[in-house]
Amino acid sequence: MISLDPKTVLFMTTLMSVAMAIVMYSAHANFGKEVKGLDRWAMGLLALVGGGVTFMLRDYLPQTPLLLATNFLLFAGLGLSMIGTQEFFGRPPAWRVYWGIVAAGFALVAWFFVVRPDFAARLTVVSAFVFYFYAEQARLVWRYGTSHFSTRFFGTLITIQALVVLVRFGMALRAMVSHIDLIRDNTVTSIYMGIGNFMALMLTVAFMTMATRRLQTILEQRSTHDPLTGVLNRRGFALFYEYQRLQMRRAGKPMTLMEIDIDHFKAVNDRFGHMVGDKVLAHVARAVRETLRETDDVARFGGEEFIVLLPDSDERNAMLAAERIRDALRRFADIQLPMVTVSIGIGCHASDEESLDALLARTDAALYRAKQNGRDRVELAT
Ligand SMILES: Nc1nc2c(ncn2[C@@H]2O[C@H](COP(=O)(O)OP(=O)(O)OP(=O)(O)O)[C@@H](O)[C@H]2O)c(=O)[nH]1
Repeated sequence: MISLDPKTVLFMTTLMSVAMAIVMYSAHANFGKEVKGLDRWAMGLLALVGGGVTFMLRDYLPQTPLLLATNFLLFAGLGLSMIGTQEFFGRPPAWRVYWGIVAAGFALVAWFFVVRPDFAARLTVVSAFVFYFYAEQARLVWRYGTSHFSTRFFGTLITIQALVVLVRFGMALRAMVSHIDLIRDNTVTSIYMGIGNFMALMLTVAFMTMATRRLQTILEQRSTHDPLTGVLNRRGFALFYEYQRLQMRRAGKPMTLMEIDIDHFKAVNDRFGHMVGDKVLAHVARAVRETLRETDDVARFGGEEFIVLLPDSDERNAMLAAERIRDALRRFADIQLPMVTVSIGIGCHASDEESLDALLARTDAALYRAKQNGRDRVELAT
């Protein structure tokens, strides 16, 4: 039978928490801009480490100030992880609630320690506020989290932790009301602290897993999308095209390309500057995307030209879509931005054998004709 000394367990989990805090800080330094909340979690963990240290020192130094410090650091640390999770999910951090709980929790604990010593009352206060910190995070995960394993893992752990604390709160409250003397065994408290610290450590690992997953999604998105307009880039388009080509071929359905070029865009840049030019590009991309069907997609390979892929569409459908785009640009006119028109070339895959490059070349020729014939118009590839 393995016998674990609670003090050693507490000591080890405290040490591991320091290591985890370093991991979190370095993750924050590397991708803190993309994934929020990691720095709060790291700070929170360090506060819990501080709490573990003050708790361990209580046998050697004056107890009261050390236990008060332990409770303060516990509130501060767990509260910071709540703030971190709020930031992670893009919610406004509840600093007022945070400071309210830290101050009120500390004041009540101090009262039941110094003025009217009552262990059960102290435990009630601590578990009530700690429960709030965990429950709020559980709410956020289930409400705003994705359905990925990492989110579910974190969500499940934090929910279990919230329930454990709730049970402890219930027991402490009962003891407080009926004046039952709870066992104030140092070993029991140490075990509880050890398990609590271990859970905090596990939650940190789970939060890191969630953060890594978030980063992976962001990087994937970046490698396939154009940062200025948010539409697909060349790589993203190639993947989308390959997938749709297979689907349409199997189903024997047509597929059409549209090449959209903003008219006299150089003049927009020259007159209003590059910044306004960029905004016009983003505006046109948005207008095009909003006009299309769910199954269509837009890409920007660079410059002021967009490529649209319309699966399950022939030239006639594409023609209608192109007119809708021209119309949308007139209707969505943004008063902050100069009005622009577009020229559009349309090309439908002539046969199963035709390559993307060949289709692009034909569509490009159609676009060139649209420009030659006066711009702000649509031409079909021959
Ligand atoms: N603001 C901005 N301008 C860009 C970007 N990429 C390309 N451009 C500009 O787009 C302009 C394209 O000009 P041209 O190819 O001469 O075509 P145009 O002025 O639109 O004229 P037509 O296409 O013939 O109607 C150039 O001035 C490029 O500098 C970009 O990312 N941002």
